[in-house]
Amino acid sequence: MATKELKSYSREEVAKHNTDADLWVIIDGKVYDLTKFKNMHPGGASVILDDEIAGQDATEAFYGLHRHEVILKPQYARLQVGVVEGEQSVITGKVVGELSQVPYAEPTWLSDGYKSPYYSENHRRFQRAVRKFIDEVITPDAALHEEDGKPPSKSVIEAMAKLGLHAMRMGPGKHLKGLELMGGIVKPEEFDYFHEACMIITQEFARCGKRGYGDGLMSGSVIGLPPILNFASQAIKDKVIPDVLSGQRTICLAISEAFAGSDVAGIRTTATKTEDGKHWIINGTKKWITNGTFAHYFTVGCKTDDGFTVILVERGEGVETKPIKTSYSPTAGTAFISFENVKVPIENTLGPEGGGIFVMLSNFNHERWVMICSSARSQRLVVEECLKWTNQRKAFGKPLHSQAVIRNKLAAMIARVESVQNWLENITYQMNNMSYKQQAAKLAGPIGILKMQATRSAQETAADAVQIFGGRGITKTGMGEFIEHYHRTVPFDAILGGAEDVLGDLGVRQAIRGIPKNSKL
Ligand code: HEM
Repeated sequence: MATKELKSYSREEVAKHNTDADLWVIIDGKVYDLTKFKNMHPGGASVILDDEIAGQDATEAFYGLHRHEVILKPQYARLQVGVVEGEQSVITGKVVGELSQVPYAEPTWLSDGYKSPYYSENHRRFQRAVRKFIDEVITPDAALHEEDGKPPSKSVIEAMAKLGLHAMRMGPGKHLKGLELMGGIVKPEEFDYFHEACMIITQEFARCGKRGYGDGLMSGSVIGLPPILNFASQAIKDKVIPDVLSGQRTICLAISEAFAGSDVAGIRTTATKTEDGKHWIINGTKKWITNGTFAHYFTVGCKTDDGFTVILVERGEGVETKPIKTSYSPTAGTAFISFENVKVPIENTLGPEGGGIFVMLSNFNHERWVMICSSARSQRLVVEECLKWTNQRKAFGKPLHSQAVIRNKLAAMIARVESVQNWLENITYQMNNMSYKQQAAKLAGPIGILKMQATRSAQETAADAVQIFGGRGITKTGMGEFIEHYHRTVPFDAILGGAEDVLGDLGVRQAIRGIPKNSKL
């Protein structure tokens, strides 16, 4: 119902409707008739019948207990019967496609009045288009499927394909040639790492705050497709790449096993050649494979006579996938996979036989960097939630942030997220200006250490946020829903792409190798 069609009431008139049989309240300049609703109200009828609420302005009480989205739901919005004479509603909540005005809710480059050396006008136009698409198309689908556990809707995957989003998530490169990206906003040759994951695509995706869905949204292809792009024969490329980038089929990376995680040398899935040398026969199991339950293609790490080899397997006879229950939604399609005498043409070998480590290593930096981008943006969402909550929630008669201990936690959260984002932007700038070989030599270490730092920060921030939200930080619905979700799913970021200690160690070992021999104290 449009506000202009509604009747105006003075506050005195509203105050007369303060009984069990006739119960009105004012919330943000709007008048609601809660007479019938009070008996269905999840918080009970008595709280609304309270003398300070019935017939009164309940704005402060309402926002201390409900998210703004509640009042926007059609079934509740229709309880509005009028507006308060001469008053305007001022609370907007999240506006689709718009930037948040809450301090630190956006990275500096998107915050009013701040400058950045890294972003062009084209990045800004691109960001606006991506945000609008995500707010309008992805966020509602994310809320639905994080809950029901089904894979992201086909219509969403196809809408992403139309804008070239699946292709752009692979980073800059030849695979973008000839594509219209985001309706033509960016030309394939201009597309850089700032457009891609770091600041725009991945960070905008992370804002929807649904971790399982985020992974369900073909994140398996972000790690499973690069070995095809870089190491497959032309015939395989011609078949698989269009399938995946058009969103018609899904690929995932199948390396980790119950027997071995980071230690790829310890894996037990075997690939042996048939006598005529024309096929591989694959046997073994894989575990924790993102998108595995619904994938059509599997980029599989196998033990072969020459060592470790990566092979493309298509779903078919002998391939079985089963869902694994994890702490996030089944929408991610996390799978246990078994391969039983799966026959695959030898042409499906990706890279040299026995050269699988090189195939895997070639994508590690990009994969970890994408994860840092996502983690940094999710932490920022937590900062925004905490700033809003401490501003609208009263304790001991004052907003929560009037307590120094709360402000101290907020300061630590802000410092952590800004540090991660700033190092990340620096690394992204280096990536844009280094050849692939230079990136491998110079950035594997910093990316490893930054990923360690990002996910440690994330876990500290998640724990602080739960303290700030109290019971609501462990409740799946209501005010703390994002905090509960984040706190429950944050360990994923700390494990995927390499455990924190392993990555930190990798960075330091790379640094130690770089210390000049003549450098002494
Ligand atoms: C249009 C008016 C209102 C609507 C549509 C509404 C709706 C809801 C809903 C859907 C919930 C479930 C929690 C959530 O999902 O956020 C809830 C909880 C609650 N509501 Fe309301 N409510 C309204 C007004 C009020 C008012 C005026 C009060 C006054 C104090 C109130 C007090 C509560 C309380 C105490 C809870 C339980 C909160 C919790 O468990 O954390 N509600 N309400």
